Amino acid sequence: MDGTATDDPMLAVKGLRYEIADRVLLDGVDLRVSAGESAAVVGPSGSGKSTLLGCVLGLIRPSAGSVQVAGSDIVKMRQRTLERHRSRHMGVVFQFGELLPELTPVENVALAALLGGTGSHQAYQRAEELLNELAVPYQGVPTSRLSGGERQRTAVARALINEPAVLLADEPTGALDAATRDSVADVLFTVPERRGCALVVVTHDAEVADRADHCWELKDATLVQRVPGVLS
Ligand SMILES: Nc1ncnc2c1ncn2[C@@H]1O[C@H](COP(=O)(O)OP(=O)(O)OP(=O)(O)O)[C@@H](O)[C@H]1O
Repeated sequence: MDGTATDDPMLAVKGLRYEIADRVLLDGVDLRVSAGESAAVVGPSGSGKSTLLGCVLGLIRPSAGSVQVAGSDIVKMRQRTLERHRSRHMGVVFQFGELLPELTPVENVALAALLGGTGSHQAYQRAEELLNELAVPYQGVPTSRLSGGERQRTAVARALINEPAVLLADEPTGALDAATRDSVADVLFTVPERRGCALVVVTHDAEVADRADHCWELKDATLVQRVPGVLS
């Protein structure tokens, strides 16, 4: 892929509704992110940002609406099909990396490829290439010995190894200091252009949100487009 933004909606969320405990968290949420494009989702704590990501990942089933990922609606999928679609087309980075601390970075990254059905030699080779590209040193030591920024770059490598159409990140820089946050954000926001995927970042950090092509605020259960630089 040449990484240029196109009109292909790698991710197309339409009319999403989700309620829990008598509270409507998502009500008619629409979100389209094309190949090569990034979107940030901001909003107050408890507004439903992680719930929205959970719906996009197919971990939470909405009560209405559709979530098209790489052309297929995951809401209608049976569990096994959904799991296969998720591992083939989606990558995810969480706030604390969620890596296996006793495994090396190479093993953590290769594992995602092995679970996706890639052969061992190719999985390890690809893991090393990605980690080199994302400047993760010490690839042969337990991941627990890496710095916070190195761990998050390892988490990005793991999310990318199966060449996802959609990369999701939930507070990927929330546990990092400002300098490390910037280096992880540098890596993250070059991904759509380089790899032609769609990136969605949920964040509380205005500086991170402002780097996205489009920024949305989750407010009163809907997404409202936000002007850059005015995060309240
Ligand atoms: N199983 C549940 N039962 C009741 N309420 C729930 C349940 N799961 C989530 N909630 C509520 O839904 C709301 C939205 O949660 P969510 O984690 O999506 O918000 P968020 O915007 O990601 O918050 P934060 O920025 O703090 O991570 C919260 O008020 C949460 O307490």
